[in-house]
Amino acid sequence: MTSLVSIRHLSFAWPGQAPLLHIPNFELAAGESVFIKGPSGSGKSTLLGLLAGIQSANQGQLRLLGHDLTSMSARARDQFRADHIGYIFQQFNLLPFLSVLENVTSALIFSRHKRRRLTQPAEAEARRLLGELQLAPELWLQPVHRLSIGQQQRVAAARALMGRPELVIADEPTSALDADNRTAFMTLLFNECRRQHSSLIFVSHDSALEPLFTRVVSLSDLNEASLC
Ligand SMILES: Nc1ncnc2c1ncn2[C@@H]1O[C@H](COP(=O)(O)OP(=O)(O)OP(=O)(O)O)[C@@H](O)[C@H]1O
Repeated sequence: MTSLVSIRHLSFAWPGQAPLLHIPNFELAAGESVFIKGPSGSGKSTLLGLLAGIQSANQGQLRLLGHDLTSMSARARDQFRADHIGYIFQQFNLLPFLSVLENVTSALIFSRHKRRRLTQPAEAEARRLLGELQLAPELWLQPVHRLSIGQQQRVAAARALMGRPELVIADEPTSALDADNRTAFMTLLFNECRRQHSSLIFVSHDSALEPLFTRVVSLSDLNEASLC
């Protein structure tokens, strides 16, 4: 199976802070769905940021889909992320005054690669994903700041899935949903990832979700920074 993530002796510290992550060795295969858990502040979001190339490691090697992110410039990492990753941020990072549809199609602006992977016009694909994620059609032309947090979470998921990225990264995407909506959201996210052949890396404190994933990883088992 193709390697999705390959990490060797990866170290990271935020400027002026003690080492946060030192991961000697970590491998994920393409097609896996991975649940990453760990205490608050242990570095889960930071690890996702490194995997997406938002931050860069201080030392070591991080290969994603066969590309070495640690040897890329910040600009090359931004392009790589735009082309190959769909990211559901903890705070969504939606554009508040743009409509729901504009936010979802914005995933394509910086990526010819994602535009080419569409099998129908961008707006039709955005409508399909929003429908799959059960967001009411009367909301689709509304500016996102008028939506509830749970509705915004689904917009963020639809944006992340646009253009069939090889990897979807989700940082606590169900934290604002009630139990019924959470189950529906997870079912739809898994169905879409399967349909699109997207691997999924998912951070959450909600241990009830663990059985859905092909692999559960505890960050403290990977990370030797606290031992340094
Ligand atoms: N942009 C940043 N600049 C400086 N320090 C940061 C930044 N982001 C996170 N940190 C620090 O890195 C540490 C790990 O934070 P991170 O958000 O990665 O943890 P987490 O495990 O995802 O936490 P949570 O479960 O609460 O979301 C914290 O001490 C935090 O203060």
